[in-house]
Amino acid sequence: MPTAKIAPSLLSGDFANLASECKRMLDLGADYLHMDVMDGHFVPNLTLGAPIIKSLRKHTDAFLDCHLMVSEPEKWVDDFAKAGASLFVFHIEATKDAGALIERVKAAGMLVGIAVKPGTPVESVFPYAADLDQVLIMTVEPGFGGQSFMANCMPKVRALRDRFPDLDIQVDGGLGLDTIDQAAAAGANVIVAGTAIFGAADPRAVISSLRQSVEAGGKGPASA
Ligand SMILES: O=C(CO)[C@H](O)[C@H](O)COP(=O)(O)O
Repeated sequence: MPTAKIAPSLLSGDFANLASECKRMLDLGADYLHMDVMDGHFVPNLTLGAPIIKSLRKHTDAFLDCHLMVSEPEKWVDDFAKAGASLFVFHIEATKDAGALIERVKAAGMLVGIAVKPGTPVESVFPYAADLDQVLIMTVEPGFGGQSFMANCMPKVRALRDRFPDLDIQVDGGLGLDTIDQAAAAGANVIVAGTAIFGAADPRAVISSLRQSVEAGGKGPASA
């Protein structure tokens, strides 16, 4: 089982103070900074693009986990690479040639991942998984923070973990102290959380509890 990585979603942070929000999350124990890139077309929301990643990169050496919820992700590979993105995660539903896109992202010098929406079968990523650094199983419909965790996505995580024991498997949407054990027990090890971390009175304790649950394989209650 790969190591636990906790990735606060900056979507729930203060966009007017993004650099200090990123620093705050790292100081509180975050491993990755999860950047939600939305184009108002693939999803019904508009957030940030490569220029903001580029600005942020001047303020941090952190691992920038960029989740592109965009149509035609091919268009943005070079911009995100130049901006300093660490990991470029595109949606399988948004591309006609995932194999070619994986190669382009790697050639541009970034790690690469594929995301799947709740309604997309996990088998769609099996042919590519050996070439990927991460698979993201969405546990809400992409587009907005603060939605409810979809437990019916957990069999997808389990199927992926059974087949690819060393893969980084990320879950995103509705993760928090009440839902982490289900995701961890299914085999997820990279946990994105926005509302649960940014909205907590003690975000350090939440990050720590999420990590403990992953390390325990979801056995035992998470508490903060
Ligand atoms: O990708 C996302 C939405 O598309 C967000 O990263 C995700 O929803 C995290 O927010 P929360 O933890 O509040 O559910």
